[in-house]
Amino acid sequence: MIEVQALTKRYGDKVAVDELTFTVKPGQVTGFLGPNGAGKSTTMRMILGLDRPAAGQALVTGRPYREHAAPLTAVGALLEAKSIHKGRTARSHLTSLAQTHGISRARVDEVLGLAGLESVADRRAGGFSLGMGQRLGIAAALLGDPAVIILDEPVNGLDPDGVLWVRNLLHGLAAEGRTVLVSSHLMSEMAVTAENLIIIGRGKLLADTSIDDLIARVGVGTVTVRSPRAAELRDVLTAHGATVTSVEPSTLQVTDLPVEEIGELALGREIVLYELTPRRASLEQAYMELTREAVEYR
Ligand SMILES: Nc1ncnc2c1ncn2[C@@H]1O[C@H](COP(=O)(O)OP(=O)(O)OP(=O)(O)O)[C@@H](O)[C@H]1O
Repeated sequence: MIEVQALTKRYGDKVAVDELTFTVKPGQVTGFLGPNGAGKSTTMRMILGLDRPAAGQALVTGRPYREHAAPLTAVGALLEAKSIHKGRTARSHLTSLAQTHGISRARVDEVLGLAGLESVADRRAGGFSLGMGQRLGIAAALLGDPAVIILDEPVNGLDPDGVLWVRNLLHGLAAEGRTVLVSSHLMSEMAVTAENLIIIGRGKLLADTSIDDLIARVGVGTVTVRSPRAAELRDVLTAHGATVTSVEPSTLQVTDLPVEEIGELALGREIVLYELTPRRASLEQAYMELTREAVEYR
C-alpha cells in the first residue's frame, strides 16, 4: 500500500505538487496520469525519498521510504532517467545492486530471465537500446521481490512485444497481491493495463477512480445511428439539442442526446432505423475532458 497524505512540493514560487492525497491499494494496477508537468515524477520521487516534501508525507507499507531497513525489498522502482553505469554488463549492474541487500546471484539470474535479458546479460549496458535499458530497469526494480512497485513510463521505447510483456508482467504482479503504481502517457495502454487511475493536474488530484467510473462520469459517449432517412432524422435530433456529425450520408454520430430519446424521436416520425448503437467514450476522450483545464503546456 502507498499512502500519500497532503503531499506538497514547491520549486521557488511554483507549486509542483499541491496537498495531494491518495492511496494506492494492493492487488491491482493503478495508473498515474496527468498532463506534462502535472507533478507525477515529483510525486514518485517524494514517495521514494528522493525529494523532500515541503509538507505532508508519503508512506510505503506504513512508513516513509527512508525508514525501510532494506528499501529494495520494500519498493521496486523504475524512474524515467535511470542511471546505469554504461561500462557495466546487465548482470554486473544487477549483481552490484543485489550485493547491497544480500540478494542472491540466483535471484539476479531469475530477474534477467523475467525481463527477457538472458541472451544479453553479459553485454555492456552502454550498448543497450532504449527498450533493453527499460527491461534492465524493470529487472532491477523486481530484484528485491518487493511488495510495492513504482514504474515511471515503463513502456517508453518498448516495441509491441515489450509493451505486451510489461502489461502481462504488471497484471501478474498485481495478481500476486502487490501494489503497482505506473505512470504513462499512452491512454490506450493504460485502458488495458490499469484498473484504477489517479489523475493529477497542476499538482492537484483530479480523479481517483476506476476506469469504468471515469468513462461513465465524463459521459462523452456517442451513438451511431444508421437510417435511410438520415438527413431528415439529423434535423429532428439537432432540434432536440443533439450534436450530429455524419461520416457517410446514411450514418450519423450523435452526442448530447440519450440513446433512448433518439429511438423515441425516430419512432415518433416513423423513421426506420437500421442501427442504433451507443458507444462508450474511450479512456482518451474521458481523460482529455477531465484534464482540459489543467494542461500547462499546449
Ligand atoms: N528540479 C526542478 N526545478 C524546478 N522545477 C521543477 C523541477 N522538477 C520539476 N519541476 C516543475 O514541477 C512541475 C512538475 O514536474 P514533474 O516532472 O513532476 O511533472 P510530470 O507530471 O512528471 O511531467 P511529465 O509528464 O512531463 O513527465 C513542472 O512544472 C516542472 O517544470
